[in-house]
Amino acid sequence: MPTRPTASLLLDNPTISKTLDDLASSHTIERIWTRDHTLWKSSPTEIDNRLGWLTVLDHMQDGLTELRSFAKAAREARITDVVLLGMGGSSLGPEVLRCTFGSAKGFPKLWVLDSTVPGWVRQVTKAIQPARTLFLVASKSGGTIEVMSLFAHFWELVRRTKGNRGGAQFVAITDPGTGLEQLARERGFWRTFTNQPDIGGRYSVLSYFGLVPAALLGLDVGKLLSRALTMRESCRNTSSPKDNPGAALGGMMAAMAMAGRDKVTLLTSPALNSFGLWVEQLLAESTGKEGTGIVPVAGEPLASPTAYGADRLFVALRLKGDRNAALDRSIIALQRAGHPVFRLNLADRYDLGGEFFRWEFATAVAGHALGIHPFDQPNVQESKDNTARVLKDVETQGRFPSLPMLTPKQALTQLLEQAAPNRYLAMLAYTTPSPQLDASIRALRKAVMLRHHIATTAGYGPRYLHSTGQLHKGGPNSGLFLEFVDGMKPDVPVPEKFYSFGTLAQAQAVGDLQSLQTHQRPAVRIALGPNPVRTIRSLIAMLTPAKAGRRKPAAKKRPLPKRRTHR
Ligand SMILES: O=P(O)(O)OC[C@H]1O[C@](O)(CO)[C@@H](O)[C@@H]1O
Repeated sequence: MPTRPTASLLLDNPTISKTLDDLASSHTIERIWTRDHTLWKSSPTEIDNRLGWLTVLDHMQDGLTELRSFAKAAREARITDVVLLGMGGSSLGPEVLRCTFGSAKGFPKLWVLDSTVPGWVRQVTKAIQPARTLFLVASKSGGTIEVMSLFAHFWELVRRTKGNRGGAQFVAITDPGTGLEQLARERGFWRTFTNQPDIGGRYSVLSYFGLVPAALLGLDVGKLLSRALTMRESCRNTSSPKDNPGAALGGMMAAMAMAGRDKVTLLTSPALNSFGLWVEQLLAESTGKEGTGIVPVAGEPLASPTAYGADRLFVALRLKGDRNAALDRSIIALQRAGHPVFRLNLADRYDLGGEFFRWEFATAVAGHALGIHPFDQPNVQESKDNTARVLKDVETQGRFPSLPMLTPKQALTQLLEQAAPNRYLAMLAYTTPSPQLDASIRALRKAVMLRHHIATTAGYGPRYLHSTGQLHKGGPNSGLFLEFVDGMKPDVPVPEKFYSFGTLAQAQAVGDLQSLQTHQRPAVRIALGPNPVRTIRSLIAMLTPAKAGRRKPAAKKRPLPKRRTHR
């Protein structure tokens, strides 16, 4: 069943109606489909070679048999695990598919590794059986430092493993003519999926970058594509932007952002929680530039309406049949309190295929309405250059640049003194995820929301550098940045490089901090110490009013029904 937007009164709001009318009079929808680059900028640079996502579905449909037989061959080769090495657009779509669907019975387990933090690299390395693992090296440019470092590590691991099949255990997904394509040839990779080159990373989930991992997970790729095709057809509707699901969402997000509600806050059914990871990159990297942009807020714990400021637009993705009680309660409470909530209903998980296309189209529309170029990422390079400079310093001087040493509490206090309406706090964690750490970060977000009424975001580094990093530096100057960095011990070497994974991750953290500070963005760094969870809990305690001395509430006669938390 196709995904349909819920008819929403929100679209009749005068601010949004006005933007939708403007979109109609500038023929935005028609001009996207005729690939008119002047819709965004007068120069076609990085626009006319970035619109392949409009047609890639057709090519992928033609390639369905090939994808299915590849997945079948992987099963026949008794592959138990697939490790995807990629960043940003090459990893976040697959991560959403992995989290949403998991592996079908009899299909390999998928690991998405998009980190240089040694603890994370070690975790995946230990979890797999190297001789029975397939490595997907995914990179559009074919030269991203994280991906190539991870490749070097796993190549060496396989080489040292008894019974390995060498290059036959590696598969590349890349653009034609890249260094990775050549490497795959030289090292005898099992195969290379050469992607259509006119698709930017964050628009590539419905190309080989998303669909090869989807096939390996055992998803019904044909079904995923058919939902996307249905949505694409709906996004061709030129009668009125209101009746075009992509244009309606894009126009609404842009109109609200221009009216001060620039924090697009995703509320999702539990099974769709990870979708926010992909939306974050799409919205942030596409719109966060020239001092403007939409700030995606994903994975924030649900809170009472008073915790939210007047800078929010809520978009709720509701999956039929999921555990929706908490989500539904929140939607009602937010609407009653006068917050704008736009609802999207998914009939089943395969409707995600449609959502991918809807949000891509919406982002292109929002880019036009905001007057920016949605297909470039002008500020991402800065952090990469800073990282390279820090690495060079480490190589020549043997040490990192010295940074102010504040205690965690001092750093957070200094940062939150600048909390004000319309600001957001971004937590950037260079560490290894764990359920406990995720829970403590969520709790810290909630404490900040309740105490300061500002939006909060959280991302793991270096993953976020290829996602929200562009917006942090190029978007509105409303972020407060809290970097958490772990000790990176024990470290893992990067074969044939002077730097280790730990050095690279540190250099990325330092490099991004410097970029943020160059852009006059308030940014502090906290050493997580030997017990990251405890460090974060100490920050939560600092923000939470002490309970000591309070009288115990009288015992209730009947226990309240258990509430499920959202994320
Ligand atoms: O697929 P690649 O070329 O390795 O790039 C990974 C990511 O890095 C960026 O180019 C910049 O962060 C993203 O747009 C992209 O998705």
